[in-house]
Amino acid sequence: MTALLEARGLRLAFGGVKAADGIDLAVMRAEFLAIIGPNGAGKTTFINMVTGYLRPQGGTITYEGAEITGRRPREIVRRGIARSFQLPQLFSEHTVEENAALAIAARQGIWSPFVPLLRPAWRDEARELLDRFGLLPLATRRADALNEGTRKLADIAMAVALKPRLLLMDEPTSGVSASEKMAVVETLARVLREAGVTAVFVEHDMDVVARFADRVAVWSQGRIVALGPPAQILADPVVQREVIGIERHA
Ligand SMILES: Nc1ncnc2c1ncn2[C@@H]1O[C@H](COP(=O)(O)OP(=O)(O)OP(=O)(O)O)[C@@H](O)[C@H]1O
Repeated sequence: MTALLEARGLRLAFGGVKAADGIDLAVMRAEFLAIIGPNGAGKTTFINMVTGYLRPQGGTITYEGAEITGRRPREIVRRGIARSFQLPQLFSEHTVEENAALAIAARQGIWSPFVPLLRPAWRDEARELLDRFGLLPLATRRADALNEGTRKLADIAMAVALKPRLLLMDEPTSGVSASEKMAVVETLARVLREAGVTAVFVEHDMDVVARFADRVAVWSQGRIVALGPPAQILADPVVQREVIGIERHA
């Protein structure tokens, strides 16, 4: 495996708070890498820096061999990096199919929600995409009528519509009920593996991490304090005490 994304020495402080304090991380092609750590550790800040929403004050980000540090979000999307947010970004008054079509239009450089929504080519691609996520039966449902699990999947389908080679997901299971969670992640993992998408995801549920991550990076106070396979990292007493213990009570 070769590195798809490489962060070197990333630094970013907000006033006195070091949200990134020398982040070094290589994400390998085709891996699923989980980011865990207590609230405020800097996990979202890392995603924001990679996707161009925040500019690091120091360090470099290299993707597919090219430096992308400080590039704007749209350029980063064009290069093949997409993201999903902690809260789904769907247009609530549009149907699932229309949301997917909007994402496909966005990939083609059309970013307005006011464009004619269902050009046949977009609709066909939208329906094919939704089918991969098992969402076709809900295609004509309004996004605000979905339950949290399907809303999350629809939101991630929109990111996948951008045809990324790297997808960063901020808490893909947050808000999803315990009974739905594993099915949601299984669908997600299947679609991403079939499409050959490398995934980095922030996750607070250690069962999800244990089952789906190839490697786990542990964040604490703007630093990566441990990195390795889930079996090793989740069994580490320091991680258990300082990360998992905190998360259980968060
Ligand atoms: N735009 C901002 N302005 C000021 N401070 C910020 C900003 N973004 C993040 N921070 C601070 O930087 C630190 C890291 O925040 P970040 O959201 O990256 O943590 P996190 O690990 O994702 O936390 P959580 O698990 O709660 O989402 C926190 O102390 C946060 O308050």
